[in-house]
Amino acid sequence: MSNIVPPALVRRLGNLAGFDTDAFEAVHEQEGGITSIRVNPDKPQVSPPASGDPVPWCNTGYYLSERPVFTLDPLFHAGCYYVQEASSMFLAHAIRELMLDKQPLIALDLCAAPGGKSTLLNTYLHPDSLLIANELIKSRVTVLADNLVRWGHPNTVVTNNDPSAFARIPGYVDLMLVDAPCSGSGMFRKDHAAINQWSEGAVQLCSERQRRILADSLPTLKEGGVLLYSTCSYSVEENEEIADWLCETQGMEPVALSVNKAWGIEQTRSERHGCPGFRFYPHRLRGEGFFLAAFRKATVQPSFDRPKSKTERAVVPDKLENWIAHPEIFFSFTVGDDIHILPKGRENDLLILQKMLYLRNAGTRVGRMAKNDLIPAHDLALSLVRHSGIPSISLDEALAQEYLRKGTLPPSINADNDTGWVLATFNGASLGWMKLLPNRINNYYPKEWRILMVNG
Ligand SMILES: C[S@@+](CC[C@H](N)C(=O)[O-])C[C@H]1O[C@@H](n2cnc3c(N)ncnc32)[C@H](O)[C@@H]1O
Repeated sequence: MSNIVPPALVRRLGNLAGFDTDAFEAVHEQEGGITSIRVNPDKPQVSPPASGDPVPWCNTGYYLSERPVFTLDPLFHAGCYYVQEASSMFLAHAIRELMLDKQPLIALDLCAAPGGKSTLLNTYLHPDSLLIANELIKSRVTVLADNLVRWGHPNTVVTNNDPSAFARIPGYVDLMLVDAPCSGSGMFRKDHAAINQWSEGAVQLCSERQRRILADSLPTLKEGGVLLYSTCSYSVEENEEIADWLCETQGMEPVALSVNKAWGIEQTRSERHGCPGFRFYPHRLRGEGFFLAAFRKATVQPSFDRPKSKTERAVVPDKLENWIAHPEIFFSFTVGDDIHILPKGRENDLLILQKMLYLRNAGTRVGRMAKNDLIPAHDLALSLVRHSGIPSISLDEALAQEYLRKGTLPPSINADNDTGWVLATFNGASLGWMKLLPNRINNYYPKEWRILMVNG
């Protein structure tokens, strides 16, 4: 019997198809975890993936042979990749299988922090989609917003609401991801604290909370819209039983996905409605425990009264044309003194979301005007909409780390004695702003982002 995995969990799983108690326990006894990253295809590419094995179900995912100190890698801070557990990258396969990448959607990631799946959605959804990344817990919204700023997509809104708030906008979203808080058994290999917190009672409580989250928020999914439900739990109560409950009480019908058998993913069927579910067991594949199932809303879903005519928002001011690559495809709005931009066509969506929800961030924060000049926001430095003609200074690794510590940069890197705003870059990726002065360089890396640790 394993000293690591709770016996009560193994007893419950022992009867499930594809489960192998000895192999499951053995894999939990092994030292050393799996490290995987998902690259941002819209930013300069990183060197490690070139040497890493690809994740079979996600074409931007790679296993690394060792775990580098990510904090010291400037490309990590530039949003060139996200460190993500490999099984959860299966979401990319689900998006493609269901052809959710073929047309612009309004997508809601309901339980989004720290942003692993939101950044994946940014990459895999149609580029004109609008992503609403929501997180209930206030202290976790900051990391979510920061990770999405690093990823750089302009068509994203970050909200901080209870799931029930989305019932105020019934029939609004085309796609909903509920990556639900769960008992966390799938993470036992990575998170030993989760083992001590696990109990059959906790599984029950999680299952009840999952139903509450879904019931409270599902009115916002339009008729025919897709729900992707996932957990990092092995428990049937949090997975297949939720699938049956969704069919019985929430008007959802199951949706099948085809997967390559060689990947080692166990396909299950829920007991009462035969809903297909995908179980990831660490003894069967290179990844942690994970579950995903897909559904479509099969019932009539009344919608709310949308604003009738397209609200005209301000065009992007001329002053910004040297800062934004295609100002003509955006509209601008202000939050306090800050100018933000969102793609044109999303004016009404912004209005709806501003009225109904608490917005933590919306679109790309470009900066604020001081007299006639823009003080550029850090968000713009990391954004994919930034103008390619903005001057930059390329830093070597040591200087890039110094920049990320918000340290002092030697005036000698300004060989041409230029003045004004420039990007600090590393291997072609933008890290943030510097302001060149005649004898000095001011480092504008946000102080709350600066790296403090030398080895961690
Ligand atoms: C599994 S994590 C999400 C991970 C995230 N999707 C990712 O891939 O990075 C679940 C999230 O649900 C949030 N949460 C906790 N209780 C919740 C509740 N009652 N309703 C909605 N979300 C909740 C947690 O704060 C946590 O951020």
